[in-house]
Amino acid sequence: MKKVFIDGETGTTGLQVRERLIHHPDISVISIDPAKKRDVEEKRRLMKEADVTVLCLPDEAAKDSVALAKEENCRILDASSVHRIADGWVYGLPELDASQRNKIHTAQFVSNPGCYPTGAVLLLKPLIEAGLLPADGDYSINAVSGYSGGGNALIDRYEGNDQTPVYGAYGLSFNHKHLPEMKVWAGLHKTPIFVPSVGNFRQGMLTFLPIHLKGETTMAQLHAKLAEVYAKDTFVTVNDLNLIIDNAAPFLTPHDLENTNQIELSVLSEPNGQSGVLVAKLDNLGKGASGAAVQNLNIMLGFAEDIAVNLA
Ligand SMILES: NC(=O)C1=CN([C@@H]2O[C@H](COP(=O)(O)OP(=O)(O)OC[C@H]3O[C@@H](n4cnc5c(N)ncnc54)[C@H](OP(=O)(O)O)[C@@H]3O)[C@@H](O)[C@H]2O)C=CC1
Ligand SMILES: CC(=O)N[C@@H](CCC(=O)OP(=O)(O)O)C(=O)O
Repeated sequence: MKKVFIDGETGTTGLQVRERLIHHPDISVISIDPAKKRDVEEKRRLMKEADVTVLCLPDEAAKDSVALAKEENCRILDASSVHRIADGWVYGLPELDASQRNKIHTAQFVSNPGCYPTGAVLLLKPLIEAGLLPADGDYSINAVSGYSGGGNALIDRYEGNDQTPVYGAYGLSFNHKHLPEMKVWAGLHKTPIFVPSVGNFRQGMLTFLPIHLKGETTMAQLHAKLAEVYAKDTFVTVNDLNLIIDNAAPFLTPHDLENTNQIELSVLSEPNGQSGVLVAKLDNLGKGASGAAVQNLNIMLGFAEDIAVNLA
């Protein structure tokens, strides 16, 4: 039995990692006394006891815990956004390419991807690598997230008595913390324009990438490449070209994947075949956070990657 310590177990991401791991046959969670959750020496003791510590903390607190882990030579899976392009860290997106799972398995420090980059990178990277989309292109990414993406603070606003928008765009000073991660891991030369938004629903996410092709390339070719690349990935579904699978079709909603570790990719083509939109749908707390974290833990610890990744 392997042991996992979740630093930040009472937060949105931490709670969902814990709820998943309760059903894991080969991992037991070692918990910190809630009264000592900020006690450095208690954290140190648990980190030393654990095979892997998962950080589900705000960025500044994650930095402190990583400093502690370095002192004790412990393994870390960090769900914060601090280390996603940092030297010495492996990016915890197993589907990134054929070598990524092995890198995650052997790494001391793994960084769990951000929810928005998960969709954008899985859509863009293989198409750029195949030469079907230009690495130096001008990309725009629009996305909508459930309010749980903002952690306990935003959940409290939406579920409390505050006035909250049914829909609100943000990131409008173009410095969202996910931009560097999207640029690096998708292989873009230029920073994309990214307009995230939040809606009055708890979980779910859609990420849209408008595409204008040049030359001979068609949307059908983009679709065929994505279907080929992710054919063997358990958690990535590529819908048929122009197909919207949704309980609310013809609307495309952020829903249906809640509490799962699945991501659904769609290629929607205009009749001319040369323009359209790429779409990723996922649960921001599932494949966008806690599901992905459990998938990474499984890979780090040598278990089948699909154990306990969905909420029971
Ligand atoms: N929500 C999401 O969809 C996603 C979040 N993430 C990342 O996961 C991390 C956690 O986010 P999220 O779960 O949303 O945030 P929450 O605010 O919901 O949870 C953070 C938790 O950390 C606790 N905490 C704060 N400081 C410390 C500390 N020094 N030691 C121990 N515990 C501490 C908080 O306790 P208290 O409430 O008492 O302050 C709280 O329970 C963030 O870095 C975020 O970027 C990643 C992917 C998606
Ligand atoms: C709705 C909302 O506020 N979302 C968060 C992203 C949440 C997430 O998954 O990103 P991290 O892992 O980087 O925290 C935001 O835009 O900052």
